[in-house]
Amino acid sequence: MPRTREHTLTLPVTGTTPDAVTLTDAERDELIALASGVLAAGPALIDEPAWLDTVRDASAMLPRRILSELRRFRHDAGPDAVLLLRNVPVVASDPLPETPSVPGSVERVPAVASALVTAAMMQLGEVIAYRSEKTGALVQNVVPVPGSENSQSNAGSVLLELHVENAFHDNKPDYVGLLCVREDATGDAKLCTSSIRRALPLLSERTVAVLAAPRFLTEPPPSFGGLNSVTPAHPILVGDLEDPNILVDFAATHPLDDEAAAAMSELREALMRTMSALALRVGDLAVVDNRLAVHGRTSFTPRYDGQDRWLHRVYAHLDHRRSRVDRKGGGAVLD
Ligand SMILES: O=C(O)CCC(=O)C(=O)O
Ligand SMILES: [Fe+2]
Repeated sequence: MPRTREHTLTLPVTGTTPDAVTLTDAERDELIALASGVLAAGPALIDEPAWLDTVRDASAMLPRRILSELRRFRHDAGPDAVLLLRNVPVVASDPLPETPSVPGSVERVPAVASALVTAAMMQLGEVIAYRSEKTGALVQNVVPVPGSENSQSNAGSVLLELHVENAFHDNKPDYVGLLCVREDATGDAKLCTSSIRRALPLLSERTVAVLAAPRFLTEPPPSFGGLNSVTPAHPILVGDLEDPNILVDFAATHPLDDEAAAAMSELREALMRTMSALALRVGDLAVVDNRLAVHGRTSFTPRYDGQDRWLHRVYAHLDHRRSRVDRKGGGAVLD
């Protein structure tokens, strides 16, 4: 199915920021000690099964305040459906390496930042990845890639449309964690998030009814390397219409009729009016509830000089049994 939408508009920026929890210096020290323990005790590579076992044990020892914030967020993601932890250490004392710029970039060798983002996500659920996306690596790099500027994926630098992560997949992640290890020096690149909880009151009753009907199809994103499996027709608003989940990717979801198209436009408008836009700083860990919120990114201009914006991305889901059918061999990687 052709991607017809023009991604030339910039998203309007409202400037609001979801509630943030800023780590204290003492909590940072605790986290560095915890990460150092993982690096000392764990295997040499992140994608060895023993690494998740090591991080799981360590994650139970996160600072108490962080544990309770994560637990509270898991219980109810709140009106913004985003948890922002700030001041997370991303290195101990070593300098940060240059920002990678190769396609499909992932973290293979454990480091402070990859250990901590994984530990935090493990307190929300089970950490997972997708075999067709970035070779199934558990910790993925979100970096701009030369030649992919116009791609509607994490490798691009044009406006990245609001989306539910891997919306096409039966077992999409319940949470997406994005830890900033190097910020965009220009400040132009902003993580945008909008929750259906904020947007719903702006929608007409008729639009809600249309969005709740199976009048939409969703394609896999380009990061899945061209995998060609469009969803069956599905609704965009799922569950109790007083407080529904949202399932849409404005670059990959296609309405099946004109009324459905109009409802999707109204929804995008409402999501943009209630959107938060955040220029992630080093040590910001944004966790998005992928059932209630969509996310995207404003456009920016990479330099490809080793100093570009760099995030680590880790997915988690709540129910490992539910996805067992997609996890051949029982590992963390879904087909
Ligand atoms: O670059 C960003 O801020 C978000 C990119 C994104 O959507 C993702 O990595 O899933
Ligand atoms: Fe995304």
